[in-house]
Amino acid sequence: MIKIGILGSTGRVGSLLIDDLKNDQEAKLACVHVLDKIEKILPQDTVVTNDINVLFDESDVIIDFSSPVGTESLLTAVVEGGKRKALVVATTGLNKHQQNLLLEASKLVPILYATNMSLGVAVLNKLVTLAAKTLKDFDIEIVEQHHRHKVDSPSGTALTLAEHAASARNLNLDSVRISGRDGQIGARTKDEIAVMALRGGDIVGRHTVGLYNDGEFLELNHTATARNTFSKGAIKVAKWIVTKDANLYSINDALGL
Ligand SMILES: NC(=O)C1=CN([C@@H]2O[C@H](COP(=O)(O)OP(=O)(O)OC[C@H]3O[C@@H](n4cnc5c(N)ncnc54)[C@H](OP(=O)(O)O)[C@@H]3O)[C@@H](O)[C@H]2O)C=CC1
Ligand SMILES: O=C(O)C1=N[C@H](C(=O)O)C[C@H](O)C1
Repeated sequence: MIKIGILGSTGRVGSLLIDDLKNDQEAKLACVHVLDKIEKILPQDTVVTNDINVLFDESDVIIDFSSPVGTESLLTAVVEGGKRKALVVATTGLNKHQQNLLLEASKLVPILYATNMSLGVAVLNKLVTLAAKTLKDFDIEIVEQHHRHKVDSPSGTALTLAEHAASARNLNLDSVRISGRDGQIGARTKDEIAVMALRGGDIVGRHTVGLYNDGEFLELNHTATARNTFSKGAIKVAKWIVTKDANLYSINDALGL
């Protein structure tokens, strides 16, 4: 049995990981990291800890749905603490320092980083590359919608989609991305890519990439209707990465896309 550890075990997705692992034939919940306390009933032999080192020691692979600071502590344990276990990092909103730490850690352990653990979004990224390349005169605009509790904006998925669109057109996303329009801002420029965020209610996750031209437009949409799409996706890729060598892997590597 593959021993899985969870960082962010009391969270919306972390709790679902615990449920999903209860019925898994190949992997079991070995350890949960909790900041304070956990209300959920756990399998009897699960180790509960607030020590990141114990999380590493008790797990073959760690799945992280926490916060950027949580992810940073995980990666620091690899880079500075000598910990050597496979990681599945799903946390979004990482800053430049945390992204660099991710790269550094991936030279030492296998890491799969994906801003979205669904198969549908993995395919959407490929469709966006194709559409952005082929429909080269079309304006690209991205809208994402999430529940009222989401703290980072725009979503990691929307940024990844925007990266695919920009790189398909040989553009640097940092130079062309805009995140709002208000006032006398002038007409749209050719290369700009807007990434807009809506927040409300219990929306699990909805991403629309629109490509607009005179006389026609194409909108590519993915909607997650259940949050366990992400927990199940993360468990699937955790089983895949546990035997791999140190490197930074994408979800496409794991899904063979
Ligand atoms: N890649 C993907 O497919 C998906 C990614 N996500 C991302 O995953 C992350 C978590 O999402 P969600 O479950 O909704 O968030 P929640 O806020 O519900 O859960 C966050 C969890 O992380 C814990 N946590 C927060 N800070 C730290 C820290 N410094 N160290 C250790 N643990 C910490 C929280 O503990 P406590 O409750 O005690 O504060 C909680 O258990 C977000 O970044 C989100 O964007 C979400 C869905 C899908
Ligand atoms: O916070 C969430 O809920 C989600 N976050 C991820 C993101 O930022 O893209 C993935 C998913 O859309 C849900």
